[in-house]
Amino acid sequence: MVDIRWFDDNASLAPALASAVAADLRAALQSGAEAALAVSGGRSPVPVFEALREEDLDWARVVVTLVDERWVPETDSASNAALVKAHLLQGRAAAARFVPLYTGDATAQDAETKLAATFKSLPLPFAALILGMGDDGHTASLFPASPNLDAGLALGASIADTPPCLAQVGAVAPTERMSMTLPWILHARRVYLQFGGAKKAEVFTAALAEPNRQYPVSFVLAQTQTPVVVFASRS
Ligand SMILES: O=C(O)[C@H](O)[C@@H](O)[C@H](O)[C@H](O)COP(=O)(O)O
Repeated sequence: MVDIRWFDDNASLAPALASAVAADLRAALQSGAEAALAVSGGRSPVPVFEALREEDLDWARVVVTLVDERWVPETDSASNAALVKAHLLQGRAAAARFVPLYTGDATAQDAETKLAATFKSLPLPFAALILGMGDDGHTASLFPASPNLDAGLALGASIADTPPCLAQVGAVAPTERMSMTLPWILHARRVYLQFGGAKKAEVFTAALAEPNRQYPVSFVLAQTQTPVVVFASRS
């Protein structure tokens, strides 16, 4: 079941999404020693990060990681780790523990096994996980044209038998990417999908209609295992 919440613009959407994620983190911290949060990169999350970091919660017990990463060091302007450190892990939220995806290995593929071990040490399931969406219906770094999209979307195997992160290589994006796989994206108490703009609203409507490899985000919307809350604006 997908809960869809429309907002006039990203400026009004961002604090509402930040508040919802903070409530999930507080709830997880009430029942566990730590809470895990996974976030996406891109432009849309920045105001959400800047609102979330002001939330009064026990950030020292929060572990933040990424849903996907461009395979570049943090010194590169494309780095999602750098984006999260610049906009989320500031102020109160600076106390959180950050788990990057970029390992320094030559290729994302070389890092898959290492990340599998890293992810198994996270306080799972994720208290919350924030996805974005591209105009092409990609989410995380699961792109329609990715040569190993099927591996990234494959459900059915147990979470223990599914790699948490797979390299998304080939001409799918300007930079080689590492992406969480769908089973691990859904290994969360709640998944949030955030997007804005008329084009994305149109793609979202098509993706909501049926699961379709043309729109990888459709597989997040079609599943019934994990609650999905959509924070959307048409502008
Ligand atoms: O690394 C990334 O870029 C993101 O994880 C990616 O999946 C993003 O969520 C969408 O491309 C939307 O990006 P915008 O918010 O910039 O439109």
